Amino acid sequence: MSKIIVRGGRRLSGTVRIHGAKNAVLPILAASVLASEGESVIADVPLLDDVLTIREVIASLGADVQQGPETMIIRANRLTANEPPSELVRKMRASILVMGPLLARTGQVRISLPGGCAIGMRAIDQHLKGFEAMGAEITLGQGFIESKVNGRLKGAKIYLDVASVGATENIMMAASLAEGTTTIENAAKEPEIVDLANYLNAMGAHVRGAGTDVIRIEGVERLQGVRHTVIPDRVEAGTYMIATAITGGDVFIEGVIADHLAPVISKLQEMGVSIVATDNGVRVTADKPLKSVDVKTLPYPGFPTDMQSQMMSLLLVSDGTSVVTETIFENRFMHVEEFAKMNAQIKVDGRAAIITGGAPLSGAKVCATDLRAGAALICAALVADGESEITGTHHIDRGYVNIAGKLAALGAQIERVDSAVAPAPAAAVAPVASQEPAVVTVVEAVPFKREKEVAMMNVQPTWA
Ligand SMILES: CC(=O)N[C@H]1[C@@H](OP(=O)(O)OP(=O)(O)OC[C@H]2O[C@@H](n3ccc(=O)[nH]c3=O)[C@H](O)[C@@H]2O)O[C@H](CO)[C@@H](O)[C@@H]1O
Ligand SMILES: C=C(OP(=O)(O)O)C(=O)O
Repeated sequence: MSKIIVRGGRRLSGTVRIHGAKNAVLPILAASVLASEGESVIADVPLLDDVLTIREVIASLGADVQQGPETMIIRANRLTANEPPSELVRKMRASILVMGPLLARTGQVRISLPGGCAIGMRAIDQHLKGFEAMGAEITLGQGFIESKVNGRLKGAKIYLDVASVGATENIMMAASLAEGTTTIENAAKEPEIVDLANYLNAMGAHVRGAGTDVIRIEGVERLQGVRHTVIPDRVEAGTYMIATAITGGDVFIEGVIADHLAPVISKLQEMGVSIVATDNGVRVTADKPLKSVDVKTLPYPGFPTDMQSQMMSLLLVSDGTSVVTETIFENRFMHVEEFAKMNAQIKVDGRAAIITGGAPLSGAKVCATDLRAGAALICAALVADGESEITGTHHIDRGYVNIAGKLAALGAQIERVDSAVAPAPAAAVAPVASQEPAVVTVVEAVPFKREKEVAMMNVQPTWA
């Protein structure tokens, strides 16, 4: 079992470079299978576990995928399958994003229900509603979905009941190869949607309005591979902002687009953190006591749910009482119980958590119950008295490249201890031919542990 060990009390300083965004690269790699000509060269690819999983998913469909340092090259000219292996699909939520591209490209798809962090029910009804409106027939089986369409998908007007990021992306990708015009109303507006639209448009698609709540897609007959650089990861950047603020540090966060983090930056400034944006990043300095603030998660441009738990860690060390309201996912307070082991004073009432700041945190053995919970526990451990041990690192590896190494470079006392794993199978993906030594990443040979997460996904929302 791997764990991250942190000794609290060190102030962070220096510069940290932000990787490409997980939530942008996953739909972009899924969209790469839409290209029936040429090759896609995707740059600034963070080599995270989720990215390696989607790489295997698209390779399983017959695409040729080569991987270099922070680059993936995909040739999807000939797809040979439309049923990605369920053991890959069930590893993460984002694997459902190949459904739209496959349906549009091959007219048929069979896919398992996706997995991912147990932060809520995470329905996919809006994805399916969109495909149905475009003429696809959908059959739900025991744990899988089958869908087919006679000929091409047809453009349609689709109103999303919730501004779902994944549904917007899936429908946008499918509509790019559909016959006629598709309109998505109440579309999600996240920067990752805009990045996907830019990639699709470079491939030859006609997507207009991405970043607003109405997106229009005029379908085209074919798309071709192109070069695209992924936007920086706003959640990774936000996490380092919190880590800096919680330690009273002074760190330059390089590569982040400050506009993408406007709500997080506003809240940190309200708390008394100094944030100065420059052309290529933001400087975060925290040199005075922090004030408590209330935070409510909302779709973009509201405060991101993916920053809620990290923000909560900062509120633990602020003066006064704060209320954090989670409106996106009904089970995203699992970190509260873990924070409590560190002496945090938090009460949960439905979808609100009431935090009494200022109680000194003490080091403890805690478990990352999901990806961002893991990051939040690391942040809290950076200021806790004594040593903390954070297990559940497989969650953290889904979204952060070398978080322990990056924090250690900023002065934190942190190390990762990896237990020996069984020899991994040979890489299913060829290394890219380049001057640089190619990185051949092998598929992780760690047992697949999802029983607990699946069970938790079936719980009823507490605030439905
Ligand atoms: C890979 C990726 O990009 N993941 C992000 C994406 O997840 P994801 O795309 O899964 O999130 P959605 O925006 O779809 O989900 C938001 C809410 O809508 C609900 N819903 C969604 C789809 C649907 O068909 N029906 C439905 O009811 C979900 O249960 C959830 O309560 O956006 C989330 C919200 O910003 C982020 O936390 C995730 O990090
Ligand atoms: C919830 C997240 O990701 P996913 O949708 O991939 O589970 C996240 O990035 O915090």
